[in-house]
Amino acid sequence: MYGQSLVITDVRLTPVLVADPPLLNTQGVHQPYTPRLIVEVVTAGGVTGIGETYGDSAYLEPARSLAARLPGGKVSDLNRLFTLADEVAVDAARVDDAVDVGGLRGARSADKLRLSVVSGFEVACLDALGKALGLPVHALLGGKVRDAVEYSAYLFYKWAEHPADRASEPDDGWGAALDPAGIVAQARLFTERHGFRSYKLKGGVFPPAEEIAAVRALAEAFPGRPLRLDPNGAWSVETSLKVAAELGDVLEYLEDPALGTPAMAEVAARTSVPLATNMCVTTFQEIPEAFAKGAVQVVLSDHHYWGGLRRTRELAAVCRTFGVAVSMHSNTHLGISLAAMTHVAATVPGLDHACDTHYPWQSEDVLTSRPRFTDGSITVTDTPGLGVELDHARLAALHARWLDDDFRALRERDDAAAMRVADPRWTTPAVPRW
Ligand SMILES: O=C([O-])C(=O)C[C@H](O)[C@@H](O)C(=O)[O-]
Ligand SMILES: [Mg+2]
Repeated sequence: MYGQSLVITDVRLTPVLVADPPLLNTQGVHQPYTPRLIVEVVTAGGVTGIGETYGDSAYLEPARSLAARLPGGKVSDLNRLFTLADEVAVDAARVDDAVDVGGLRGARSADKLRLSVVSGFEVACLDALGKALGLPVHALLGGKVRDAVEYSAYLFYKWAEHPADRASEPDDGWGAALDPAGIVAQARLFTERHGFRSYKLKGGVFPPAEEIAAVRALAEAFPGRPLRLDPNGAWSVETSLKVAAELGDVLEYLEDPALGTPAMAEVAARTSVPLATNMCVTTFQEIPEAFAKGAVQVVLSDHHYWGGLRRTRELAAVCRTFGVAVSMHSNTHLGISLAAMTHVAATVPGLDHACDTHYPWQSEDVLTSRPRFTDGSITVTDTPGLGVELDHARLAALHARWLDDDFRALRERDDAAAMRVADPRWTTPAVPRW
């Protein structure tokens, strides 16, 4: 039998809590620490591959079942991995809500939860396989078509610090950003520190007139640079159209201005500003209606919830077929996922928009060395596997935080609950908010 050294002998799952700044969105504010799950897959040949995905309990439970099923198969048997994932039971209560993290990750279903879990395992298997064969992950996906992947600066309204009565890391070094001048100052910091050349503002936080003023201020400060605004579906169709009319001359695209495919289709029919989404098209099942209605011009893939790197390439092929562009969405993530995003993005032809990443907001990581942005881009490595290395001491420290009972409440990301610490009357706003 071929490839005995590729047989999986052990799978280790390590949930961690990672420091996160007080970034505002339409649901509330980021917690001081956010959960992530680190996956290690060990082979008979002594190679360990690493992956990363969401770490809330809803993901941890199926991840544990999947991990128990893997030993005995090979890291090259990725189709087996997906078959096993299909067998993993998902507690119906976990998907009852219909939406995830207040809706920021789109529809929620048992299948999507399984895909979000299996993606972390798929990346770990590809990392192990690449290391065993001496090939970079992009080569396992057919090879890179570019040598660097461009990312955009992900601007957030934010407080200078988390509420005083919460445990959090000391000063995140970014300061507050609560008005147009604060957003421009933040964008300048992003450019100074990482060389980013395009900017996305997370909106849906303040009334649209204030966010329009912030984007105008960015356009004046960075003439000609690609700009995006993403209120996570907080606006009505009419508000979306007003914003599109006011900012149409400077926007590269408007991201999820209104919630759901019918509303997005209505906006798209009445503006020439391209619409992007990581909310109304987050599964293959949602594609036919959205594409038939012309609701979106750019799909922002997230390899976590689309089911990994190979599924991301399948999504890109479907988008190409229908003349819809593809780029990448991001949630809070660590360097393992940044490496995975970079490998897959490097292999997708026609990926013309800079990808989203939260990574510059993360002061902590589980890697021995932090990936660096040059001119806003990450160079695509040819080192075998993902080309990044786990720092076991850092992993243990962030896991110890997860184990600490004082931090138990933070094991589930809940931006509305985090906001209630500062404003006890806060409830998740009804949509459309404006
Ligand atoms: O729509 C998006 O781009 C996101 O949902 C990305 C993140 O979840 C972001 O909104 C956040 O973390 O607050
Ligand atoms: Mg978005």
